[in-house]
Amino acid sequence: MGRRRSGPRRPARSGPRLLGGRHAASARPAPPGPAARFRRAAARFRRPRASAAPAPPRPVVAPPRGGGGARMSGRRVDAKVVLLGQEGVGKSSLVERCAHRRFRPGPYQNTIGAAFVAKVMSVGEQTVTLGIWDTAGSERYEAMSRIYYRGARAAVVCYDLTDSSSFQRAKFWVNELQNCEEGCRIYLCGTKSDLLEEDRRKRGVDFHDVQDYADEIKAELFETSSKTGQCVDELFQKVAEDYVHFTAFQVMTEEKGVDLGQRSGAYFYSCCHH
Ligand SMILES: Nc1nc2c(ncn2[C@@H]2O[C@H](COP(=O)(O)OP(=O)(O)OP(=O)(O)O)[C@@H](O)[C@H]2O)c(=O)[nH]1
Repeated sequence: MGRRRSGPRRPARSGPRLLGGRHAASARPAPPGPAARFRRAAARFRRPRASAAPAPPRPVVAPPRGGGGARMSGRRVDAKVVLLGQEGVGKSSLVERCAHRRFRPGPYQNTIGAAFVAKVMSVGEQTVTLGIWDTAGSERYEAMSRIYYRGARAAVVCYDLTDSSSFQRAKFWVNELQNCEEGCRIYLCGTKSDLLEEDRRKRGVDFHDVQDYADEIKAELFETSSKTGQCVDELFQKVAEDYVHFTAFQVMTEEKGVDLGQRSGAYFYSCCHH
């Protein structure tokens, strides 16, 4: 679409403009010579300049650069949180429940790229804004999801409690985070717990197996339902609290002059680093 000019329009001319004054005769343009005619013709076949070309479609949201203290969607974000997991496990529903306190049972729609929500949380006297990135679970977008977990302070790795294959996929994301994003705290989240309330036999992932795994990787474990809201607030509250507590602890130890290089758990320190 062409750009509209702002400001008042000139009145339409009623007839040919008459040049007046002393130089009227000399101001009339001379008929174009062969060189000018060639330039004019060539201009018609010139490619449009880059700036004149139509802008490419925008991604759903621009990937963030930093993990915390960055501005995203016009809001200052303290901690970047990323949701990862197989498609259909309920990541978007979790964000919807957390941010808007609702559940949309309608037809399932894949996330394309990623979606962003800023959630303001209270931790004691403090306010923390979590910048939550909901990634696409489809393996097609795997490379893109990697962009979104960069610099994250926390990752909520989701699996569907009724689907054991989704837990294998969750393990894949945990490995990725452990290898590439040392400073990211991991929260395992078994989703759709309401389906187990309906029928216990639907459970496809054993709670104790996951608990052992969570202990092994030093992760927190939650079983949530976006449909009923079970444990969703608790999950994000824990993310915010950990962010505040570990950041505060780091500030305290830095003030005391502790050599961070001597700590045994690199995971812990980089997690708190701004
Ligand atoms: N019963 C029940 N269904 C859920 C729950 N959470 C999500 N669902 C359903 O599971 C389907 C997938 O949910 P989404 O939130 O779109 O899943 P997703 O992980 O974001 O999927 P991708 O965007 O493809 O990665 C939808 O039909 C949801 O209604 C839940 O807690 N309980």
